[in-house]
Amino acid sequence: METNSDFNESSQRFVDWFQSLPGATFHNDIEIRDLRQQNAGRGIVAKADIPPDTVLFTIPRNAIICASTSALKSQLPHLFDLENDDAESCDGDEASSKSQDSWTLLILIMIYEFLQGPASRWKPYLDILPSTFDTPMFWSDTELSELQASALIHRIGKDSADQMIRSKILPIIHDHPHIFFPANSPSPKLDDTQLLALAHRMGSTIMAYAFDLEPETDDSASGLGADGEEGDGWVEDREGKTMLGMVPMADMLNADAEFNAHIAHHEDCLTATALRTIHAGEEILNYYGSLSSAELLRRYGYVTAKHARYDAVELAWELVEKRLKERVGGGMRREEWERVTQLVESLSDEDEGFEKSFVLERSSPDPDSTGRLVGEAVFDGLPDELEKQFKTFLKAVKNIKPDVEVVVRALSDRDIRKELYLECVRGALQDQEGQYQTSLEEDERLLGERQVTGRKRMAVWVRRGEKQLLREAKAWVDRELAEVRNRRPGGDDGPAAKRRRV
Ligand SMILES: C[S@@+](CC[C@H](N)C(=O)[O-])C[C@H]1O[C@@H](n2cnc3c(N)ncnc32)[C@H](O)[C@@H]1O
Repeated sequence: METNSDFNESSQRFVDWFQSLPGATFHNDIEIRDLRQQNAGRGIVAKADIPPDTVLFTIPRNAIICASTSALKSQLPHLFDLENDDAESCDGDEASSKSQDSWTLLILIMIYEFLQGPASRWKPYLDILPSTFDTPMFWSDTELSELQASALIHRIGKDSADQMIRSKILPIIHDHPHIFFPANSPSPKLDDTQLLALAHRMGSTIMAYAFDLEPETDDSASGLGADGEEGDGWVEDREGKTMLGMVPMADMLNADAEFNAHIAHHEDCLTATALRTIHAGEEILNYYGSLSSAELLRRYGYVTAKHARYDAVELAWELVEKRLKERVGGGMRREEWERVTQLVESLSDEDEGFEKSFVLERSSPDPDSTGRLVGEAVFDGLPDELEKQFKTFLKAVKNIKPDVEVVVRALSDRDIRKELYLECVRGALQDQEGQYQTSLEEDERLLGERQVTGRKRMAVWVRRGEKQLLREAKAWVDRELAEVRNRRPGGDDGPAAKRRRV
């Protein structure tokens, strides 16, 4: 770890450089602080009370590192070929190319600027960007195993990132050594292993620091978070169509689900504005969006208590199917079940298709206009598509074997079907929870132990949040089951129905 004085000196060099940029502003009552004790790197903190709507800092657009500001564009214009592409540049012009996308171009630009050393006009900024990350892309197998059954493990995307770097980044550098390693280059020529590591470093920096330079939509976070909603690794960003840029100072803000600042995009600059009074000593926080703990960890390498309200968990369809098969009993042969599966796949909605898993999450009100969290996040229902797929599955069973009683009854009566559906989902939720090696209670105990720290703590936090959500979903299913059993005339098999007769 850098010494405190080195760390603070590089922060100061960065602030001095930033303030020297024409058009840049940096409010007197804020400062960059060393928040490494809280595992939060650098952050920006208020030195005095700051009233709402105060402009905290201004970043001129030409200070952004992107396709239209880096010298790489004039060196390799064909890479930034404008034809047949609708990506936008930092100031709204068209840019980019067929073979590259906004991710790969920005990775190439960042590698190029980094290798220029002092010749890059962004040197003081590049010096404070991270060289190591806590995102799961960099975790060992042992560390990853702490995520247990979390679906996050399948969304890390290390292999696809490697493949993208080998096919789109390394060949460009190999073809143009005089550009990436000019004669007067301060950097020794790097071999493929070193270049791969450098490209990973830049890819991960972009994932956690870059801004989407498209005009904002109402529900967008403050622009940071260069990744599609349902991202997988950092290879694709909405099919590479948006223009990404590294925005010095805007990316020195840390973030949380409850925040107090907003980055606005204007024609010639970006500004950070206070959303409410920010008191002296308070950290200035941006917003990365309503991300679950797992997504926050995947993209940014940290978790916070406030983001847990947005936690999500995947329920595997095969677990629901397994419970239904148990209810049908031994009346159907294996080949008949295989035909059911084929039929379900063909019957499933053409647009939505057959889903292998369903995401469960709470309903949560949006933060208010001052960045405060309002109201509670509550689990209030299963995805409609899950029930739809269940019904499609029942129809397929009936089609292959018309006389399976439990299925015939379920298809002829809505409440009987609902009850069967809820019972199967309840069992599946239990099985899903059983796929994690530790219990919710053990995880809670682990989180209470001070020696559980760093990556392990974040993994335990993610898996605990998923189990908690599975429990809330189960409690909701129990309530629904009681209701449906109460409603059924002569319903005699549920605890609620029994209670009613007493
Ligand atoms: C855009 S940067 C913010 C500046 C960063 N702290 C730095 O020192 O360069 C995003 C990174 O900051 C860290 N970060 C942001 N918000 C945080 C928070 N609330 N708690 C801990 N770390 C945070 C994470 O490492 C994240 O990947």
